[in-house]
This record gives sequence, structure tokens and C-alpha cells, in this order.
Amino acid sequence: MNERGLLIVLSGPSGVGKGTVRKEIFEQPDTKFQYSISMTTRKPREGEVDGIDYFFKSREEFERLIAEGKLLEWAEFVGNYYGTPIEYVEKTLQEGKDVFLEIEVQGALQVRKAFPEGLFIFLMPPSLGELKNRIVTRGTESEDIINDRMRVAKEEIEMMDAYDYVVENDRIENACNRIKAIVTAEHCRRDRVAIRYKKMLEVE
Ligand SMILES: Nc1nc2c(ncn2[C@@H]2O[C@H](COP(=O)(O)OP(=O)(O)O)[C@@H](O)[C@H]2O)c(=O)[nH]1
Ligand SMILES: Nc1ncnc2c1ncn2[C@@H]1O[C@H](COP(=O)(O)OP(=O)(O)O)[C@@H](O)[C@H]1O
Repeated sequence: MNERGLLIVLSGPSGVGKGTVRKEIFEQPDTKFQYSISMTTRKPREGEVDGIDYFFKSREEFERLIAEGKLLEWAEFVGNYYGTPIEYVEKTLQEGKDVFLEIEVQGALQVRKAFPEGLFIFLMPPSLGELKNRIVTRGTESEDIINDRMRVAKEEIEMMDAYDYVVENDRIENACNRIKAIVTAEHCRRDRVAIRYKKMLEVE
């Protein structure tokens, strides 16, 4: 039987670069994690595709999924619901594959309760000034929403102690390399390699 995969949770304040770093990690051919596509009631941005970037849902549909227990976690973030479908996560971990979630902080704290053995990584901006620059440069939000997101971001940064690792997103490439190195190290720490070598020694 396969050993269960590792649940990897990347979180951090809005605008820090979670989506950018996640996309870069998944573009690298050696990445073996499975990305869990979230559900949201947010309207698609230009270029976003249903079933690839998110599963886009109405508020009614989303509330029904919550009531039916179909979400591992969910949160309301700046006026919209976001959530992780539980079935895909369970099935994929069961197959022995690592699942990667990219979610905001309230949701990550819920996942921590359900999966205390998960690997929780907090992506940190080099500074609050740089965080605001990134949100403004992205140009997807109005000024009111940017101010809301900055206010939420400060509260979110206070939660970083609840994570296993804090990774600075100074350069995208550095952040990706750090995350992949952490996952590799965690697999070793969790004895997979040790067990394999023990078995090898038993055979010899
Ligand atoms: N709790 C939770 N948060 C999510 C989920 N999917 C995405 N998010 C987070 O929701 C926040 C807003 O996402 P989005 O509207 O796509 O904007 P952006 O990531 O800031 O560009 C981000 O912090 C995402 O990481 C999810 O399934 N659950
Ligand atoms: N390391 C980085 N250096 C400079 N800009 C970055 C970096 N990482 C992300 N960005 C930019 O910051 C903005 C916010 O990134 P995004 O991935 O949408 O953040 P999040 O998903 O955390 O809300 C985007 O315009 C993105 O191109």
C-alpha cells in the first residue's frame, strides 16, 4: 500500500506573491505536487479559466457545498467566499501524492486543525511597503480594496507563528527554491528515506 502523501499549505498575506510563486513551482517540470483547485464566488479576472484557476461558483452554490460538508476549509475574504474541495485532497493524499494548497490565512488555520501533520509555509514580503507596491502594481483592485487588503495583511502577518516555516518572497526564484527545499527536507525528516534505507539494509 502507498504511504499517504504530504499536504503542503502555502499561505501568507494577499499580494505577497502566493499565486505567482505557486504558478512558477507548477511550471517547473520536476514538480511532483498536485495542485488543489479552489472554489470561489469571486468573478473571474481577465484570462482566468473555470476549472483551471478556480471553480467559479455562485454564493448559493457555495453555501450549499458548505452545508453538504464538501469543503475541507473555507473563508470569506474581502467580500468573497474561497474554499478547498475535500474530495480531491483526500483522494490524492490516499494515492500517496503530495497535495499543494495556496490559500489565505483563516483557511490555513482550519486546515491545521484537520491536518496537524501537514506542512505549513508562510510566505513573507520583504517589507509592508513592498507588499503594497505589489498589490498596486498588479492593478486588479480599486483603491478601497487595496486599503482593505493592506489592513487584512497586517493581521495575517501576526499569524505567522502558527506555521512550520516562514519563507521570504524577495525574488520569485528564491522563494520557489526555498519551498521545494523545505518539502524535500520534510520528506526526509518524516522518515521516508530512513525507512527505505532500513529496508535496503534488511535485504542485504
Ligand atoms: N481559505 C482559502 N483561501 C483561498 C482559497 N483559494 C484562494 N484563496 C486565497 O484567497 C485570497 C484571494 O485570492 P484571489 O482573489 O485569487 O486574489 P489574489 O490571490 O490575491 O490574487 C488569496 O490569499 C488566495 O490565496 C481557498 O480555497 N481557501
Ligand atoms: N518576488 C517578487 N518580486 C516582485 N514582484 C512580485 C514577486 N512575487 C510576486 N510579485 C508580484 O506581486 C503581485 C502580487 O502577486 P500575487 O501572486 O497575485 O499575490 P497573492 O497571490 O499572494 O495575492 C503581482 O503583480 C506579482 O507579479
